[in-house]
Amino acid sequence: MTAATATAVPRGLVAGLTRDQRRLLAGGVLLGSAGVVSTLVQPKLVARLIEAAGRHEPVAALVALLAVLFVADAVLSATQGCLIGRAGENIVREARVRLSGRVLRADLAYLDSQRQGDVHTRLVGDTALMKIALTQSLAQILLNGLIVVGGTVMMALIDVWLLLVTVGCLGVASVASVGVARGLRKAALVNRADTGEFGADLQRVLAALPTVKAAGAEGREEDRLAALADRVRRSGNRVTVLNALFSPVLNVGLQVSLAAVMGIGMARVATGSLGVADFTAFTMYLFYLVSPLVLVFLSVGTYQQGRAAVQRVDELAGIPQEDAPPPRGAAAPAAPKDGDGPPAGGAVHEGGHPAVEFRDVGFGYGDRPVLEAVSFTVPRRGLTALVGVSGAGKTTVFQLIERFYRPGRGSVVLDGKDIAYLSPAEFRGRVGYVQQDSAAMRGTVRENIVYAAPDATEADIAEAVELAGLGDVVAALPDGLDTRLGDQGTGLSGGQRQRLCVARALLQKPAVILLDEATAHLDSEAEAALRDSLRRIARRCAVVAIAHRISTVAEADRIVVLDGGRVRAVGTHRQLIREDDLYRRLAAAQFADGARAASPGEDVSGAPVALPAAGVAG
Ligand SMILES: Nc1ncnc2c1ncn2[C@@H]1O[C@H](COP(=O)(O)OP(=O)(O)OP(=O)(O)O)[C@@H](O)[C@H]1O
Repeated sequence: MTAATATAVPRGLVAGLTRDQRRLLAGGVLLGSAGVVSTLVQPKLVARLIEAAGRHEPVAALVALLAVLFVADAVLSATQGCLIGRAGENIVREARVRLSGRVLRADLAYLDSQRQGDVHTRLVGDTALMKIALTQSLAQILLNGLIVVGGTVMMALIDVWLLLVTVGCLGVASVASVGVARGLRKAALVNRADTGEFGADLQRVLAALPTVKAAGAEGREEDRLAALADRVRRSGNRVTVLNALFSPVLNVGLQVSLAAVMGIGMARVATGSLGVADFTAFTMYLFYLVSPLVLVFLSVGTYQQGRAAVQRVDELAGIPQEDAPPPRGAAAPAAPKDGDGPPAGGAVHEGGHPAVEFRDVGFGYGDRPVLEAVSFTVPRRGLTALVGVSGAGKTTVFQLIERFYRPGRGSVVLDGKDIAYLSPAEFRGRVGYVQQDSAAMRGTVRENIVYAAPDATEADIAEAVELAGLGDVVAALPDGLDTRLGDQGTGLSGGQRQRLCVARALLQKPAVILLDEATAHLDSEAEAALRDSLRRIARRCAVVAIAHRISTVAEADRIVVLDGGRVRAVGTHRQLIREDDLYRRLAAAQFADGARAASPGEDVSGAPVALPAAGVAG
């Protein structure tokens, strides 16, 4: 994800979410500050206690006050931790919900260019890091910084010379620690990137596990993952070493400071220039100071890492959305051309508009043109087929109808409306899409079928199941519609999964159904059954089918032949067999593939032999 793309869209999701939690954060900081005051008062009270004891005065009240301060300190610290922690959880929850929503509504063309693993890391890992940076680290820096500053002031009030000795010793150690902390931050970033690489590669392998096994590539993949795991270990080791060095470096500083303070301090106590009580208080401040000092340095490191995470989260929040308004300078919605002549194939558009119309559409993935000047219409009823050699652009046509991508030129018009100017909700509900790689999901058969129409009635579900030719399959499943399927619908055959997706699309009661190779995995008998169903479905709505099987195509009311991203011919099977070379060749190849026996009584030479009547009134 580049910074350039992120600047083109709203920024600052994280800052906004942090502002929303300002009450909890301010409450936490306030309580924490009260805790700091209580901490800083303690050594002074101890000094008073020593003085009072030396003068044989009663000390019970002072001891009680000290005890109250200790408890108050603990309670305040715990409460501020809870408040800050809660604010952090709220921020991360909101960030994840909003990012999930933006990723789900993201522009597919843009998302295609992103690594899925990276999007996942930003949504899961970076949001967690960001939470720590924005809440715990900042609070630690602030509160521990207050203790360090306050403690230093108190020490200065007791004895400036002793403070200078302390600062000298601790200063050297601090500078060394800062160096270690910097190295630690860099090493941690490298380690994070390495871990991300390992995760992304693991995700890639898991998604293609059957292919890996079929190719006997387990060993190679294992070696590749092992090499990545080695990289993680190397950078992890560096983090461990620097981490292990960090505290000892400061500890050496503390020990040297203590030794110096003890030596000089005791000498001054012996000469009477420093009281025992003050000396004890000073030593206490020194002890109180070290741990906050370490925490400030550590928190600065974590905060720096977290800032990188905040930036990555903000970039993901800026991912372009598909329902963004059309780009500036885009043509205004084109008025439907009522004057359009009757569409090829003799279909009639009830209500005046075709179900789908491509007007001079040009499109490419990136700079590579795929469709050029494509124009055709799909009537409101009947079966329209898209044929062409592999790579001709058939699936791309469907993806433009779903507006997964936007055409670079021309317009895609649904029921008279240019979909560029509609919201996804306005047109997606009217289009049912059965993809080439059937998109079944983990869950029950029922959940899969009602996915696009969650409120469907049992009667509707039963009808869709029957129409899709899935009735016998469901009846044979152990728990019928409630049978659970695995990832990508494992538990059903390829053909059954395709019919499941057909049932899902039907249940949506769409105006247009797009079927991409819906019969590819079916045997001749199942294909014939689905063809019958399609005929019935095509009486209610527009069915557009991409099919390599001539048997499916032959009965279509119109066939659009695509060649190299252009519409080469439009007509019925009989017309095209007579008039179009490419179609004739495609049909001949089909027959040569052994479909001859299953073909619907068609002589490839062009003489139709009792072709079944089209199942639609076009
Ligand atoms: N997401 C994508 N990014 C880049 N190029 C793509 C993408 N999807 C498809 N293409 C390219 O666009 C061209 C048309 O692809 P498309 O899937 O539309 O063809 P098709 O006619 O449906 O092919 P098939 O019959 O093999 O499914 C092909 O050359 C393909 O490589």
